[in-house]
Amino acid sequence: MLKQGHTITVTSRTDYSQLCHQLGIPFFRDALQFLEADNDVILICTSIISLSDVLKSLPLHCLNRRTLFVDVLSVKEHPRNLLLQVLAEEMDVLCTHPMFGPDSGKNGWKNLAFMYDKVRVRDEVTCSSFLSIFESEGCRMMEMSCEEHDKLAAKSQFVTHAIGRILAEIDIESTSINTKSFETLVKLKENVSSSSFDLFSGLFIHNRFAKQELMNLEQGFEMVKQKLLKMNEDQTLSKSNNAMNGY
Ligand SMILES: O=C(O)C(=O)C[C@]1(C(=O)O)C=C[C@@H](O)C=C1
Repeated sequence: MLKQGHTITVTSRTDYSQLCHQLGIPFFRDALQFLEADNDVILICTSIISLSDVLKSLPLHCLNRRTLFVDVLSVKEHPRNLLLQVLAEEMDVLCTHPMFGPDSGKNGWKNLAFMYDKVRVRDEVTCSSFLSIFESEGCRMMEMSCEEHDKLAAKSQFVTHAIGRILAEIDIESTSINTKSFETLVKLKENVSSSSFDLFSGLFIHNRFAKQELMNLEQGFEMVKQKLLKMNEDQTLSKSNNAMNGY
């Protein structure tokens, strides 16, 4: 954002004044001072499960100009509902989900998906100027509703994290005879384990479609298990029949 020439101001519960100083960005310990800094856009970067508390802690009623609020959480209906609930009617709301993070986006954002939903946008100029930050980096811009995002993300991101967490529970480790597919699983386990449990629990708790996917996973596991056990039983049975018939 800085490289593209945008002016940034920051606030956080954690003291990032040193880092911001190095980047030449003003850092406000005090959220009120931050809100009074005449921002066009306020980009909220919190964990899913802390969003509600963070929003409650901000003196939002002190804002005296139209501002575009943007969130980047991995679930979308939850921040949409909260933002519409806590923000004054004149504030604009853009819900987004960059479908990448520090790991998958470390070599640039080209062709990586960027989902967004213009939930309540009247200042189109500010909104498109914000979206162009990602567009100009080559992101695949995907406009869809928050509901559609949550349905798709439950079937993709949540399932991915759940399988990664299961693999971590059974402690899979790289071996000297890895197949390519197994290497993919080891990488998945490592990626997922390096992300926070807050993210994983947020993907589940605040996406109403995730519960069904958890049940599907359980059902899928049970079906595979039953097929294998049945094959095993059939084999044992045919061996003992053969033995009885003298083969
Ligand atoms: O690439 C990373 O570093 C990530 O953690 C990516 C990841 C994920 O794969 O779940 C994490 C959070 C974002 O919402 C999107 C993607």
